[in-house]
Amino acid sequence: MATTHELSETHYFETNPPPSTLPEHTALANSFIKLHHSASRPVVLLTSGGTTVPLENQTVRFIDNFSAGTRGATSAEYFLSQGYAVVFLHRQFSLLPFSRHYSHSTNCFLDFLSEWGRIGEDDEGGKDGEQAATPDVVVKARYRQQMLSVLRKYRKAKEQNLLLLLPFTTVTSYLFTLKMLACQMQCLGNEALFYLAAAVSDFFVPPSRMAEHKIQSGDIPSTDGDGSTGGGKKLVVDLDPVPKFLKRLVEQWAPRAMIVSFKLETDPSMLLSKCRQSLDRYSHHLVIGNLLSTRKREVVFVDRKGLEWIRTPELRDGEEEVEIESLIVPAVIRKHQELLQRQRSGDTNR
Ligand SMILES: CC(C)(COP(=O)(O)O)[C@@H](O)C(=O)NCCC(=O)N[C@@H](CSSC[C@H](N)C(=O)O)C(=O)O
Repeated sequence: MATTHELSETHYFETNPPPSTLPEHTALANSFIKLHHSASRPVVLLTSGGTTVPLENQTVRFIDNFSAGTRGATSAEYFLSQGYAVVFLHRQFSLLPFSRHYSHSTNCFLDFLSEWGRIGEDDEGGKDGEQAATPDVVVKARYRQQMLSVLRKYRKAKEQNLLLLLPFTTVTSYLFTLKMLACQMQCLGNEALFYLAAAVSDFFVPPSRMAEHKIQSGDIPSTDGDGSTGGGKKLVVDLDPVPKFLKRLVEQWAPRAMIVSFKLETDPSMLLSKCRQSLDRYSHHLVIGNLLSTRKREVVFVDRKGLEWIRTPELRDGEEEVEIESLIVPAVIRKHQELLQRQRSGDTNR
């Protein structure tokens, strides 16, 4: 007998249309996962960015979840550097591994380039004694080492097909694709790792209540629900809860994988209890808690053994900022390797 939760979860997938990208993404994921399974390479499904909740079918307005994609894009680079293949399920147009270093808003790419004319005009120019036949574009000398390092890692990931980029936009496209990927990854058994950093909507507008066209500001339905059009400028949005998919992920979609979820809070007094509540509710392996205001400096690991804070070191003058993901990812990988070791020695506990 299906529980209410399963009905709502099953009902959700039956009543919401799958994304048009699903067939293509399924084929891409299938060959990517087969490639790395045959190479006995661990694969991490890394989700990143915020999901949207459209208010109209022909979407003009939507509710978005906060996430720039920094956590996901940065973590992906560190998983790649540790030998994992990465399925990067990300919000379309959010930050991506490698290119995140030169995004439109920070480190504008063009600031790193100079136009090389005659020698001596620009100390960033080419070799001494040469003169450009025509002005050329060169990377300014002071940026070359850093960019070269990023370029080499980017090229290695591409040439060895270690990074699969799959975009989503809405919460529905995210959930359909997550479910597909989890089922595809079952062949990997416990070599699969789920690192759920995406900011997933908790509420959505069911198709039965979704407007087809742009909601007009003049004819917002009146709040007394009699269907007449009110003259007011209010917009009353009636949302349903998104099914708690994590339980289905743990119990059915990916029963042998290691599953790590992130918990985002803004109130420090709630963080630890919410992390423990999530762990108790879903019985997965690890919850990484973080506060919106300090997410780049500290996170807390909460698992069955207890809790452990991970913090970036205090900066001294002139020191480079430490990316907290350079501490998070190795710690998650250590836990994944410990779990694999335990399972190889016959311990079936999560
Ligand atoms: C989004 C950030 C804070 C990263 O920020 P950027 O670097 O700017 O991208 C990430 O670290 C994070 O907490 N991600 C998880 C946020 C989230 O929505 N977590 C859910 C749990 S997973 S969503 C699953 C669903 N709600 C359920 O309970 O089944 C929550 O807190 O509730």
